[in-house]
Amino acid sequence: MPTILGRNQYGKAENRVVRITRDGATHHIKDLNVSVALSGDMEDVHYSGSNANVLPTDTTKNTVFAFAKEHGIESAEQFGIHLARHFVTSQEPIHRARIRVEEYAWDRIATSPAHQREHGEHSFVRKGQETRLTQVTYDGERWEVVSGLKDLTVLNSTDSEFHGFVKDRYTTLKETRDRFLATSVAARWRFNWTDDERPMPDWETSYERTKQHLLQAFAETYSLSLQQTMYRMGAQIIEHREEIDEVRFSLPNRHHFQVDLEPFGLDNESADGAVYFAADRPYGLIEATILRDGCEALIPADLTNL
Ligand SMILES: O=c1[nH]c(=O)c2[nH]c(=O)[nH]c2[nH]1
Repeated sequence: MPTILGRNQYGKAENRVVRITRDGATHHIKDLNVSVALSGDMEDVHYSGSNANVLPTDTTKNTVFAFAKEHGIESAEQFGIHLARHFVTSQEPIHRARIRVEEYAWDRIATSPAHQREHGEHSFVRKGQETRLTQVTYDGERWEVVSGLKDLTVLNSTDSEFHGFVKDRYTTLKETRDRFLATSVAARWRFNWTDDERPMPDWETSYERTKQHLLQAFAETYSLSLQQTMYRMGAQIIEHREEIDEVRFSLPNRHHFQVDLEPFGLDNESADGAVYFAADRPYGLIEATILRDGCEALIPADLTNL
């Protein structure tokens, strides 16, 4: 044979697994991206196509989700060690398992003490936060300042429902009274400061407060749709920041699906300790401009133009 098989490995990459533990109304989150790579006696599958030694990559994916449910996620290291040991010790042909884990860290969104008492704590903002943006235009007379942010990732692990929607022959989505609501916020807001005669807003304070209003509205809105939450985020900014007349949002609905672990004899129905699959695409994309009454919409509808 003129060729031989060199080093090889296989498995399911980037399993996006999220586990929520409920401590009363206070939720704790573990959010991992787990990649499995196995190697061992895999000559046959490459040379002849015999799958006799091949544990399907699909099974490695299921194992990641089932282990998250059954054993929990104490740390990325502990989870990786547990998985690697399982693959090597349970499958004779597999001699080596490499588990890579990326862990995404989340901070809690601070809500008011009253909201905390009534609703607990289940709102998070991803660490390693947003990119702040601005666009300044000047024609010698008038200024237009549009600022904003992108990649501000937020998540509510409850207090979100979605039901009562239109159903046609292609609708399969089930109504839900308790779901995750997660999005990566892209927003632009337009300042009403346009001429040098008027004092400029304090840009730094304005940014921090605007972001705070946006986060607080996300955390404190009991959501019946992402559209409703988005509107509240915009309205809270307009209501509290007199220097801003217009806010435009582009919000991907980052779907989290409760994984069906029934085939492995695991009950993943109850919300406590539930394991979710964080889907990356396709995603719902919810966009709108929220305006001060009587003002004109000037931010381009396509945010990527900015
Ligand atoms: O908040 C939502 N808004 C929608 O318009 C929608 N559509 C969908 O399938 N899920 C959701 N969720």
